[in-house]
Amino acid sequence: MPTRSFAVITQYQNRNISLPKRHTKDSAGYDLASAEMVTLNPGEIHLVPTGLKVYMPPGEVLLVIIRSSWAVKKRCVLANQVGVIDRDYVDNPDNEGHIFIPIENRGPEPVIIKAGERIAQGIFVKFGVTDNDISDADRQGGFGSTTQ
Ligand SMILES: O=c1ccn([C@H]2C[C@H](O)[C@@H](COP(=O)(O)OP(=O)(O)OP(=O)(O)O)O2)c(=O)[nH]1
Ligand SMILES: [Mg+2]
Repeated sequence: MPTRSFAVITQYQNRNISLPKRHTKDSAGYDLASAEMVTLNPGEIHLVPTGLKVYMPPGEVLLVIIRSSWAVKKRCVLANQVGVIDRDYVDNPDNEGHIFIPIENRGPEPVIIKAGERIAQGIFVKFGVTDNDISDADRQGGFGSTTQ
């Protein structure tokens, strides 16, 4: 398994998906683009597909945050404020670990997201666990998959 890397999911091979990049040498965020064209009407939330999955070492999480330009110029926010991409999401049997960006149009005008347009950024962050933590279940999917 790769240590820390993005990959294109099977369903989006041959769709010209670029792997996320940091755009300057000290940028924290790997810019995440939409894999498809999406029209977002005012007030609408859309789960934007990226066509990507991500591998991480144990103890890391990828946090997904809106690009400021999209917040300020397009009045778009993430419906969950910050997306949490768990390490065990990758290659899950439900959707292979496809990363979605739940974007919401908070402005008065429709917003068009073009395929390949960078709307959010992913930041790798280390996290801690409590003493005697015994969580050992495997993840089956995302967006409520662990809800009983
Ligand atoms: O913006 C997001 C947020 C989450 N996810 C995927 C990756 C993450 O590992 C999984 C679960 O996310 P989270 O734990 O935030 O949601 P949940 O409602 O607790 O679902 P689950 O029960 O599947 O953990 O969904 C995304 O693709 N984009
Ligand atoms: Mg969860």
